[in-house]
Amino acid sequence: MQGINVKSEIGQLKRVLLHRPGKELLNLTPDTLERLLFDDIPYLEAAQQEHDAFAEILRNHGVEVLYLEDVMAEVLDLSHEIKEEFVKQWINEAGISTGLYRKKIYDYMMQYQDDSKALVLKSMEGIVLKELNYNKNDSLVDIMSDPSKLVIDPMPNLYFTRDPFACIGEGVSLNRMYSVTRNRETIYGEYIFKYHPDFKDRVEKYYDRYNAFHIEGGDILNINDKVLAVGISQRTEADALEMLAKNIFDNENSTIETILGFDIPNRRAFMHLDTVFTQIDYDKFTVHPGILGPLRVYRIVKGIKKGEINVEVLSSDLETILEHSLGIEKVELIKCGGEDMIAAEREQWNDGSNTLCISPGTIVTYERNRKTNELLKQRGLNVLEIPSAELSRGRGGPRCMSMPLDREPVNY
Ligand SMILES: NC(=[NH2+])NCCC[C@H](N)C(=O)O
Repeated sequence: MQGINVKSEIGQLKRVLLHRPGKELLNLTPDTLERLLFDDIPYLEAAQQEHDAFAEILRNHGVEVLYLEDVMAEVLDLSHEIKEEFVKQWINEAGISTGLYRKKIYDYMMQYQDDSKALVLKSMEGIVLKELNYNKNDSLVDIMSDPSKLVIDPMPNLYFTRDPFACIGEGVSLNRMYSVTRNRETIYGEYIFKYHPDFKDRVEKYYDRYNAFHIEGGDILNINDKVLAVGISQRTEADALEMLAKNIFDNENSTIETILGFDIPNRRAFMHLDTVFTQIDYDKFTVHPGILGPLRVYRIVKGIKKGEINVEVLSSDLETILEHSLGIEKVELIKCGGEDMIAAEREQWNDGSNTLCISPGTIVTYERNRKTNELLKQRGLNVLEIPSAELSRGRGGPRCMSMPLDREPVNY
């Protein structure tokens, strides 16, 4: 089956989208780290090895691994017009406004026109002034510029494929992202859903990157075919969630009846719902103890008329809300770091509660979060650990680094 089919967080993962970290990481410098949302500069070769180990574990567990760069190259291979359209749009979205530079960059990119994958990778890497053919004598700007200035920024966060678009049932939320740097990443999703034969006309679009409010995939959790959980966070605005809810409820093909809005503190450490909360088994979740106090949950359902919603603040505790949503008697929340608050904060910072579930009870985690991994093993989970010294410098874990496209249905 092509298209998208994701109606839980835990059903056997069949197909997933990753991006292997590439040369975009080599264009990170201390001065650009903050703007580009990194906390340190990863050592590229080691990050790639770690990422390859991640992909290998997935393949060994029956998951088909697709890479964003390959899927996008297939789109560009469809026609020369699409390639031209993409390069022009990419230049615009990078903020290049002078005619001279648009032309130079266009010509520079088109040298890769016979190798679509190279073109895609270059678009991810960014461009430094000295790569371009420029003549210092005919431009004041050029004469004043440092040859190693970034003319087009890299997109170093692309290996977090969870965020630019998110699968919801058989549809997708093509996100408008919170930051300028990450918002550029959603161009790949736009082209894939518009042109790629495996997705085009098969996937409902519940949100669009041209909408005004921001929302990111790390905040979107498929609890089951009837319930969706969405974080209201640093990255996802309540307005965006309202719009998404209306679009989902008004769509005949969607089976979702309830959306739970999780209002989590607006902090970089928490960033997305999936940095503090993920489902790992039929009845088990990991949670960062730091959110349990301030968490507020809203229940959103369809209103009486089309385009209307009803919202209610829930007063029960998280376990009860989840038990009710899943229709099961007992839910277990496993705290990242256990009762040790220092371990909890340290391991949450390195994505201890950002687990990717590949089938009920089988999860991928970062090896470095020893305390949380130990607790998960004690609770009977099958924990597959991946090396993470370099990947974790981008502040995202196994869930952030993956976008499931297809999962087996789950039977409770
Ligand atoms: N789903 C996630 N938690 N993704 C983490 C993304 C990390 C990335 N550096 C950012 O700030 O956007």
